[in-house]
Amino acid sequence: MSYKSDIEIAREAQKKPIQEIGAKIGIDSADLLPYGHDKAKVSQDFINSVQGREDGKLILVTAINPTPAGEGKTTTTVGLGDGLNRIGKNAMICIREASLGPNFGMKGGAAGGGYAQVVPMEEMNLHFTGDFHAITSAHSLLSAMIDNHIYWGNACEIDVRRVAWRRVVDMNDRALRQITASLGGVSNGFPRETGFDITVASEVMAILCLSNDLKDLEKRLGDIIVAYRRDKTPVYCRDIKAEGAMTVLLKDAMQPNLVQTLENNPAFVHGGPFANIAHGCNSVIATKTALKVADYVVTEAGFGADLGAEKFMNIKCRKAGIAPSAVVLVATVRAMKMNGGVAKADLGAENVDAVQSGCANLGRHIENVKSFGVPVVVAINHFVTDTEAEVQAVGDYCAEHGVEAVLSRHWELGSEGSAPLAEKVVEIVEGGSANFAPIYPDDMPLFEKIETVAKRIYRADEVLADTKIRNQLREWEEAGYGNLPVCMAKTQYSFSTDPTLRGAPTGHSVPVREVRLSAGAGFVVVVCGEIMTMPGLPRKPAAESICLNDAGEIEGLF
Ligand SMILES: Nc1ncnc2c1ncn2[C@@H]1O[C@H](COP(=O)(O)OP(=O)(O)O)[C@@H](O)[C@H]1O
Ligand SMILES: O=COP(=O)(O)O
Ligand SMILES: [Mg+2]
Repeated sequence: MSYKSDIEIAREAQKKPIQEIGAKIGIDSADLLPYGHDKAKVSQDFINSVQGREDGKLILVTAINPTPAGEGKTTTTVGLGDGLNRIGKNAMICIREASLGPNFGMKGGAAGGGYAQVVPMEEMNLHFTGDFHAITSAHSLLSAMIDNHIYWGNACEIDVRRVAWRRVVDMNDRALRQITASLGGVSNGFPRETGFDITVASEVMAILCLSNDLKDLEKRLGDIIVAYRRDKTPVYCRDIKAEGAMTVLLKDAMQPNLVQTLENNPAFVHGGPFANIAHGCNSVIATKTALKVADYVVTEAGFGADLGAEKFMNIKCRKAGIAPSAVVLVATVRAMKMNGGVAKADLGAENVDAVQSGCANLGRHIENVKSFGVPVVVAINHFVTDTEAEVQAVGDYCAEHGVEAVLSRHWELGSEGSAPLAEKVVEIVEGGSANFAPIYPDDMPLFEKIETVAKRIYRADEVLADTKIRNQLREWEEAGYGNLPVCMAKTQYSFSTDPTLRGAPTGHSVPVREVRLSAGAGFVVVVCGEIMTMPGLPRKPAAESICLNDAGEIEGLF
């Protein structure tokens, strides 16, 4: 049987005017800033007007350690949102915006898939409402102003060897990871080493995703540490006088984007940090607003629960004062096989034994999610290539480990396929057993926080960090940043820092390569193993297959 591509299905969508979608969640058209007929930004006036309301229930969608293609968190988030509406609940979803990097690289888009998508998929996976371009511009303005400040006399006495602020671009470009800027002589300034990260790893992205409003955003931008002096005292963004102009560039980007699912249910799509190199969650302002206008809000956090869910709990929920009532842990037969040692090329062949051994990865994620005090249900995201025996193996594993598993066929059938999952989620949420707590307190020393995540979530034996890194953490504690959470950056393919170590590895160590203080966002980034904050393109980039056909339609986006 042949199946339509995501883009074909998205093109056939019977979209409703965005004003009708807004009306479903009580947003008057006067509070929507339209970007065409099918996208709009939500006004701050509306957001302020709903602050006094009771919150709905929050459901997080996470996953096991994925294959390179991803296991369907976003697809399941959309499917579950549609399923909840199908069974009569007032539900909406909050997901992240897509980065051009994976779109033109390997992973593809971030609008879901099959009959569980948000639309307009093509625009969302390309320029959408311009938020990523605004974030890139604001970041770049600060980069330019730092070197310009140095060029014109360096009144802040920046130690040119200690400029912490890098540059960003929303593309996978390994050639920019480490560069020398300001070459070419006197008129070009003072040469120094720097480099580019991908926009989703920018602290500006994190700040936008963690800010409550424009005032909060501007304050956080001003708090960014851009460099250090020779005496190692910090130079802030506000010392360079950049935060006002950066806020102007981000004025519209700060407002959440409203779109719709294929079944015309509302979706906020806002912010887009990756979960392997950043905190991996959509914006707080979108999630908190959704909780004011819907009884059930389904949101996602990137990659596996060792990354996105951990940071959703320890960073986003802690900072935003929100708490999930349930977690949906997405498992797929193909990812269970990969975690059971099957090579990517062989994932199509039935292999029940590999599924069974790969379920050790699922089991560990289940235990980890429960350690936050939140009930979990496993959603088996059904692929049409799955065999009954393989699906049964996942279900049996869950039953043996005391967790419910629901087969969900939303990719193939839309909300008809996810209704059973929706029913189960409502039962769990209304059961009221959630008692959320982060796994470490604010006042725990920074290195102990890193060890807590590494040992409790990754099941590592130890964290390896040289004296320079330990001293840097202590200096930040002495400077008043000891209460910040940690934002772990590591491979998404393994609990460990070795991407080839699948399943449920033990006896491994977590080597910390670098630590970065995001004083504006309010967390410490801990770069582990070989992870790069500027990904590279694969041997055959998706871009090679993306083009316009004779009818002027985009082909190759997926
Ligand atoms: N059940 C499914 N059957 C077939 N393809 C799927 C299914 N679920 C997701 N996909 C596809 O897999 C890719 C990753 O899905 P996505 O929801 O983006 O995963 P994640 O958010 O976990 O990275 C997308 O191309 C999507 O269309
Ligand atoms: O940050 C990664 O997000 P996905 O897992 O949705 O690709
Ligand atoms: Mg996703």
